[in-house]
Amino acid sequence: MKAFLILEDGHVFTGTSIGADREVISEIVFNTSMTGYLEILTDPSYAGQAVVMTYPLIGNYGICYEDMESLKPWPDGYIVRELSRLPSNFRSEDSIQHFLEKHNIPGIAGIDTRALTKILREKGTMNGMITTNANYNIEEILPRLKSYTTGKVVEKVTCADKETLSGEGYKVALMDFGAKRNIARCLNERGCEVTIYPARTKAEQIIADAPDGIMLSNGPGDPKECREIIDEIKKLYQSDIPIFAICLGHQLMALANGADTHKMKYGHRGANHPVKDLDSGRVYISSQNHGYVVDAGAMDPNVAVPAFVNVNDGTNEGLKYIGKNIFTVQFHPEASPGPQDSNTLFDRFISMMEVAKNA
Ligand SMILES: NC(=O)CC[C@H](N)C(=O)O
Repeated sequence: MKAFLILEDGHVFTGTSIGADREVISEIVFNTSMTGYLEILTDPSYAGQAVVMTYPLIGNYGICYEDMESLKPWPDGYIVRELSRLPSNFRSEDSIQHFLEKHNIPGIAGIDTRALTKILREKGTMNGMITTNANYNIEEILPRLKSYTTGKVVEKVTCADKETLSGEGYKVALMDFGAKRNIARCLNERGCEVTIYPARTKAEQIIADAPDGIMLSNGPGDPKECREIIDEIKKLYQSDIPIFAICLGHQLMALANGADTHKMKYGHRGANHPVKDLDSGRVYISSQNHGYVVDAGAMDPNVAVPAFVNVNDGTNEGLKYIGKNIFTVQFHPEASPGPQDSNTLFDRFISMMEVAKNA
């Protein structure tokens, strides 16, 4: 069956329908990772977006449930050059076509994803529609595309109830704004007892549970939509409990401390983004997925200073807070998918908890 991808600027791509046969409007973003399509599909930070994979063949090693980064896939739509017809992998339990159908996610294949990505890169991220209706009325659709916003998506992806993964080491409170599983896994592997809290949990409750450290997770949407969460983070900041934050968590901690964030032209989504650690001068190749960024220049240097910078475009990739046991990063040290260069940041967090405990 034919499918159409209609962009906000009037471009139309014609391809084949994949996944569910359903019309969807979403924000179209591209990811340049060459592997890890399942981790990307199940990363809750993609809620409210449709993902274009720039790698031309997707699905060839099938679906291995163990590799999922959350309970289900989150993108509104999926856009690929070619979907593998015959996955081949001894671990594979499903095909991507069936997986998308099962989770009611529509998509389009057989389009020139390179041309599409060039448009998004030059004009910036845009909204679009995926439809199988050949009689679409572009005049009627374009205003609908222009008015689409992802809205308050954190509440859709956060867990319903608190959950604890046992461990003999430090007690970590993980705020779930749409956390990738590997964050909890990285802490648990280092012996931590990880308690995952729903995003709406009050700071008083977290502090009363007396964790040794607090982890603020990644998550979808515009950080400025998370006003109530930012208010709670202000109280966590005051608590003196060591805090490590990733991606959305990093943006929210910055907003809680008077910084500003803005939407990037086309974001960073891929598995080979170089980030420089300003203390050591070392460059890590990092996994990334974000459309917003902290304006570090506008941050009061008495409150926080840049700790990491993106080597490609100079944007902020991390902050360390002055006089506080707090550091935050825009990239993904938990990887999944992507290189594990910066995995050692979890060890840094463990050391921070150790120092704070023995102080
Ligand atoms: N992965 C994330 O946490 C993304 C943060 C935020 N939603 C952004 O797009 O910038």
